[in-house]
Amino acid sequence: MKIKVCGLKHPENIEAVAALQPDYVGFIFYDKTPRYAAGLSADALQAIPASIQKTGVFVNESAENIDKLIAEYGFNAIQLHGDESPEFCAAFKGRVTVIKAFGLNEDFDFEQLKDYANNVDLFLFDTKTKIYGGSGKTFDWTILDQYKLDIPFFLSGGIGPENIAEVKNITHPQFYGVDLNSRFEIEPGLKNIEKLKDAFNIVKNKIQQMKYGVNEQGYYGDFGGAYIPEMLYPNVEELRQQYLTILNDDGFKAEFDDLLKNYVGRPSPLYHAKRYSEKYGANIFFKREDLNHTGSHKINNAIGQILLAKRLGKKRIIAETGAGQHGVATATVCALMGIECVVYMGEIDMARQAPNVSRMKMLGAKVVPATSGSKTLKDATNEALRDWIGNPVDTHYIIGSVVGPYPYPDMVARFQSIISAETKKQLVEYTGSELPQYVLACVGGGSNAMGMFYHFLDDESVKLVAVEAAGKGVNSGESAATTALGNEGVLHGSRTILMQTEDGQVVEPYSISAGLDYPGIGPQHAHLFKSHRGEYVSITDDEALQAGLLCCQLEGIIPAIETAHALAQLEKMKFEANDNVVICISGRGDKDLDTYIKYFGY
Ligand SMILES: O=C(O)c1ccccc1NCC(=O)[C@H](O)[C@H](O)COP(=O)(O)O
Repeated sequence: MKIKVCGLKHPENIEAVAALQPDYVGFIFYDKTPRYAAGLSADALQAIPASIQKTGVFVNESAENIDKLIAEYGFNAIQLHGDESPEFCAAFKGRVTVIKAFGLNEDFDFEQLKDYANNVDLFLFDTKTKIYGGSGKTFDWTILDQYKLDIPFFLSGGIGPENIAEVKNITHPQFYGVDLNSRFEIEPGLKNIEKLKDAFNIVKNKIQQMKYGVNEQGYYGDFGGAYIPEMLYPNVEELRQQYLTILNDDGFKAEFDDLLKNYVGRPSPLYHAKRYSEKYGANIFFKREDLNHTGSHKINNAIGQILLAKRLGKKRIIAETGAGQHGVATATVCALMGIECVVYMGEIDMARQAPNVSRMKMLGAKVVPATSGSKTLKDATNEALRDWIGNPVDTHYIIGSVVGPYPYPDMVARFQSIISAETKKQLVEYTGSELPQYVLACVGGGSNAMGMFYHFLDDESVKLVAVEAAGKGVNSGESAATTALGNEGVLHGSRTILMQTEDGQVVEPYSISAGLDYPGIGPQHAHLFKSHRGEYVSITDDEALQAGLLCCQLEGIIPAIETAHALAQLEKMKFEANDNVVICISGRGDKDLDTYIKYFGY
């Protein structure tokens, strides 16, 4: 779908709009509009790349003047927005792209367009009003069904941030593009670049480029992509095509924000841990995801994906879970929405996390044990993928981490990015700056870490520390320290770093913490590791459990054992007195009480 931005007149604004790479930009030469571009220096159009069609917009202007302005500004297209005849249009055809505009209402006679068919390149269908254009009003787009000619058309009139996503539902074969004008303005003729940027992302399904973010092909540097069996292609492709449009939809955003606030209890506090700060000689802050409804960060993603699944018309949800937190979060939101839920969980994890299994069952989910391999998270993931292949039409697979084929890693990271978005604002209140010196989080697949890192990725002064599980020791043969032990390969649909044998067989991971017991990391983490943007370290079971106990005793918080890995890393770091350090307290430790109790012999 092409994009035309119309009604520009300020040089700096023209440059900023051109940087968004629309397909057409329009300059209006009509003295009755506040967008009149008279006096605009032709130099202001010099910087516009040749790929963008520079369009002069005229209302019943003389042919001589139009020719003069074409020569002066180097227009490659003209838009005739008045009552110009087919013959008038014909005089320009072949020299420039001729766009003939018409104002439409329910009485519009499409027959009249036949006379123009050979004399124009494009039509532009605007809203019929008393003025000639820039009304900010929409017309009933179903009228377009009456248009049967084969000249492509721009849709125009009142397209704004709140209805831009709807244009993607227009299936008319000649629908060529959208024309954006007054609904994207700060004042007439001055465009709001941020609003336009969002609209471009929706229309082009574009990824907002972040240095460490995903590219259009679904890769983070060397990692990512979608390595999936052919049978999964339709499911993943549907998601790829739809996810950004849905995520950017105002209605979706409002529903997501409302549930995060009123159901999950967000924003989660950023707590200044004073006794930790004293102990470690820096300002230590805990981002309290453990206080979310269901006790971890996982609910952020579960809500996002279920809302998305509903918009995709899915009736059944499947998920995999390791520690049970993602399973509980998914079962919870399915109960809330009245949707069928099946959770796959490794048999060993089911035993380690029995209370969470009971919770899921109480919430109405079916918990299916994965009995192959190590009977842990990776095996549960395999089972879930198998289910999805068998049920492509009605089922949405909610992956709980930033793993899996594109677009999952990006989609999950976006849902979890609320963690760092809030942290930035909260830090300002404590420290006057939104940037800390360090951000720490544990990494299994890496979703709490990616949410915690997300809005700091481009602020390179912020050191990102990702803590993996070393299990019984990195070289003990019982570990999940992926970056220390792994290398590049494909796991669960994406190219990443994973623990594997020389023959490419996945090495069974081990960690006392079910949520970190995963043989790979998400592709974005692999990229952060390889590019040295993040420091990836590992912590043993013993170190984590001791750190968990310390957190209970110093701050009165029983952390999940996953989280305790991140806390344990503090012991190994040296801080300056004024350093601000944020740790993601990804989950609460109730589910791990048995493990803690057995280890410490209470
Ligand atoms: O925008 C104007 O002020 C204008 C005035 C006279 C003729 C054309 C004009 N605009 C050209 C366009 O193509 C507009 O983008 C179109 O009318 C839609 O505008 P809006 O309803 O503001 O989205």
